[in-house]
Order: sequence, then C-alpha cells, then structure tokens
Amino acid sequence: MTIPHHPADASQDAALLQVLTGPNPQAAKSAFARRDAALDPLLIAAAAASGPHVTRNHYHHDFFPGVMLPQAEGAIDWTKFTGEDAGAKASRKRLAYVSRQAPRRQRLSITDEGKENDHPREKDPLMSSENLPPAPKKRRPSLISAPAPVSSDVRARPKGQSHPGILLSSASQPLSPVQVKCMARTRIPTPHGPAFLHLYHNNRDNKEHLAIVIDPAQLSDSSSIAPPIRSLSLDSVWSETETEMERIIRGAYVGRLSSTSQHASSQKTGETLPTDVIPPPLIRIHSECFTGETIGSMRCDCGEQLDEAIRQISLPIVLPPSASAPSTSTTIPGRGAVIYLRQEGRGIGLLSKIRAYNLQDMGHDTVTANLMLGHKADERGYEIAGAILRDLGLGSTSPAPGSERVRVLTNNPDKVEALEKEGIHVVERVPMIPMSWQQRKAQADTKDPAPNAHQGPTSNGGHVVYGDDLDKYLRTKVLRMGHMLPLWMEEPDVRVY
Ligand SMILES: Nc1nc2c(ncn2[C@@H]2O[C@H](COP(=O)(O)OP(=O)(O)OP(=O)(O)O)[C@@H](O)[C@H]2O)c(=O)[nH]1
Repeated sequence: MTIPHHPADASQDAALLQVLTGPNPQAAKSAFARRDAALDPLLIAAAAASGPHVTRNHYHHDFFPGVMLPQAEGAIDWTKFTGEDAGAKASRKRLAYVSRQAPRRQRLSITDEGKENDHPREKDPLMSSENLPPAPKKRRPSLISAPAPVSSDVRARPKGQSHPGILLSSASQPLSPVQVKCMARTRIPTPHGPAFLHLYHNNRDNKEHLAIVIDPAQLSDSSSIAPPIRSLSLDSVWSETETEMERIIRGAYVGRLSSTSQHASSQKTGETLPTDVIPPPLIRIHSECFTGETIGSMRCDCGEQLDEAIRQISLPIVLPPSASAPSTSTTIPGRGAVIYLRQEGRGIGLLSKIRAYNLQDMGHDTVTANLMLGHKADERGYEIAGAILRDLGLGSTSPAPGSERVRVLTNNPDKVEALEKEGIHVVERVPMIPMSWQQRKAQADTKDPAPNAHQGPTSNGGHVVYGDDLDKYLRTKVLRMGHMLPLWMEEPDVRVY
C-alpha cells in the first residue's frame, strides 16, 4: 500500500528529523506544531494485514470475530490461564477485518439517474413495482442558450408558443399506455376529518403522485352505505408469497386499523347504495405548489384551493327521502378525492417558477413570464390523473364495481376537457370562487368595513388572504387563461362578479 506524500510534509519531516537527531531534541517541542497522523496507524496495519477488501469506507468497522473472543487469533492467549491444549489453538480462525455494512451502493440507494423523486424499483413485495415497465428517461427542453431578451413582442406571441431564442426539444416518441400502481395507503386526520393518503408509482415519470381519498365511511364497522372508494391496484394481491401482514402494512386493509383490528382487504364489497341515489363523488385534480401550500405564499390561491377542496369534499351529503323512506332524508359522510399531481408551477418546475416570479415582479404576468422562459403557459398533463381515477373506480363507465361518474372542482375548462379525453365522465364542474373575492363581495353587499388584510397562510388554515399579487394572479387566470370565474373588480361600475 502506498500512502501519497505531500512535498511540504517531506521538507517538514526533514527539518524535524534534523532537530530530533541534533544536540537539543527537546527543542522540537517548541519549534514544531503537533502533527496528527493522517490515517490511524492501527487501521493502516489492519488494512495491510487483511487484504484488498478494506477500503476507506470501512472506518468504524471492527475486527471480526471480535478480538475478545478466545478463538480469534490476536486475542489474549487465555490458554495460559485455562490450560487449553495446543490443538485448540491451531484450529483458531485467522483474524479478519470485515465490513458488517451492506455495500455502499445499496446503503446510499444510488440509482442510475439519481434524481430528485427518483426511486429504485425494488423487488421487495412492499415496494414492488415489478408490474410496471421502467419509466422512460424524462425529456427536458434544452436550456436557454443566451439570456432571453425581455421584449414586448413575447407578449403578442400566441399562447403556448416559446420565445425564438429558446429551443424546445422537438423529438416526440410514442408513449406506452399509462399504468399506475398504488404502493401504499394510510389514514391521515385532517382539520376537515379523516382522509386516506394514497401514494402512486407510474410508468411515465419518476414522481410520486398522490390521491387524498375522503371516504370516512370506510372507517366504521357498519356496512358501507356508499360504494367505498378503493384502489384496485392496492387491494390486489401482489404475489403468491405476500403475507396478510405485508398487505396490511402497505394499506390494503379494511375498517379502522388498530392494535386489535387488522383485516387485510378482499376485493369483494358488501351491500352498498346504488350509485344513482347518491351524488357522484366530488373530485379535484390539484397541481403541487410548494410556495402556495407550504410557505403560505400569497402570490397564488393554491393553498386555499387545496384546503377548500378537502373541506368541500368532506362535507356530509344529505340524500333526499327515498322510496324506502319517503318521509326522512339520510345523511352520509362526504366522499371524493383530491388527485395531487407533482406538477409544480403548472408543470415547469419550482426553479422556473421562481424565475417566473422575478419576471412577474418586473411587470409581466404569469403567462408571459412562462413564455419568456421558454415554457408553455401550461405544461401539465392529465393522463396520470386519469389512470389514478380509474384505479380508484372514479369517473369511468367501466363495469368495475363502484365505478362512478364525478363532479370536478375547478375553474379551468382545460382540465375538464383533458379528463374527458382520458375517458373520465364528468357530470358537473363545481367552481372554486377565491375566498377573498367571496368575502369582498359579501362586504360590498353589506357595506361592512374591509377586514384585516393578512390573516395568515391559507394552507390548512382556511383563512382569507388578500393581496395585490394574488389579485393580479387571479385576474390573469380569468383574462388570459380562460378560467371560468366571474371576475371581481374593485370599481363598482366595472364589477363583473
Ligand atoms: N408557472 C407558474 N405557475 C404558477 C404560478 N402560480 C401558481 N402556479 C402553479 O399553478 C398550478 C395551479 O394552477 P392554477 O393555474 O392556479 O389553477 P388550475 O389548477 O389550472 O385551475 P383550478 O382547478 O381552477 O385551480 C400549481 O402547480 C402552481 O404551482 C405562476 O405564477 N407561474
């Protein structure tokens, strides 16, 4: 083994040797700073003695078998005290310096791509994605080659067309049909009641898209009154060797999981109300927004919309009197789902969204800012959402048990169109009126003074948030992106709301 030597060390060594071998070796103490060995000499000795498998990643490992075990060579010779015979000594194993850790690659889970949100597809049944083909490599638009000029001609460019200085990848490969698999599900208590969080893998991207299913009736022991919203891929048995406990741990259980109640799901459902007597489940396709949902940004209404969607879906449903009970109405728990897609910044990603915000601060609106950065106004896709909805038995007319049409919470007509293209049957679009507009309208009607402007982040708080940035964003959604919202205007004579 050769240890690399630094030239500066060599001249220091020579000077030190000179003093140590001179008439006054004590002078070395004051003339030279303390120097610690770069490597533990014991480790170097062990490495030299035990062979090439010892690497610098084996620090903190141990001699194995332990040096205190009497059969290990190098251990204290207990035979002196025990009178053990020489044959036993000869049969001792040679002391080896052995790593007890898994290989480094495995410990760090290094994948070929190693990107954010990339996950190795493991063979273990609890993490299995083996029925999904590998995700194709994501194609990204090429980067901006030179800073894009901020010119007014960009504004005139039609929606979706990129800046001429910016090259977008044009190669388009045929994509295989979208497949999704729910990898795990768990109960999440929310301020609006219980929800079931479902985590999905898919064969299109390496992101973990989510479904927040609201269906608290599943938690009660009484027989369900509405068809339970359940994931077919989660409830199916993944392999012959999969145990009931493994299925329960990934969330394929029925009822309320507890220390005394642990029942793996079967695909049979009990008696349920026919779907024509209950309103279709309310759903929302929501796009991730770190700024709006996590740090309470008041540049957009995303946090408010997520919170409001979970609240509205959780509201109890009152069923009108029926033929079997003509004089009484029945109330059933709210039911539906938020499909949470990891399409930050309308699909352009957080990095580009941050840059877009700076362009917005320079006076451009959200659409123009996207175009100036070489993106489309909206780069989202809804194929994965469609596949997740189908997996949950929502919105399709397939004969699968519990398949139902849906009501969709959105102002965006493109979303409804995209879902219908995916074969999702939307019976109703339920608008989401910004809370600040609702409150301002109520105040305008009653002539009450305006409320305190900033009452806190909307994410999970349900507070009403006001602000110029938010107003600008909402107006751009209506005026440039065609969102179906009655526009709120401050000036009463131009108020369209
Ligand atoms: N590029 C960009 N994305 C933004 C901006 N503000 C919010 N977003 C993203 O927009 C997405 C939400 O889309 P919106 O256009 O607000 O609404 P929508 O989902 O199309 O429509 P609704 O269903 O009515 O809410 C989230 O992914 C946000 O991160 C912005 O200024 N620029």
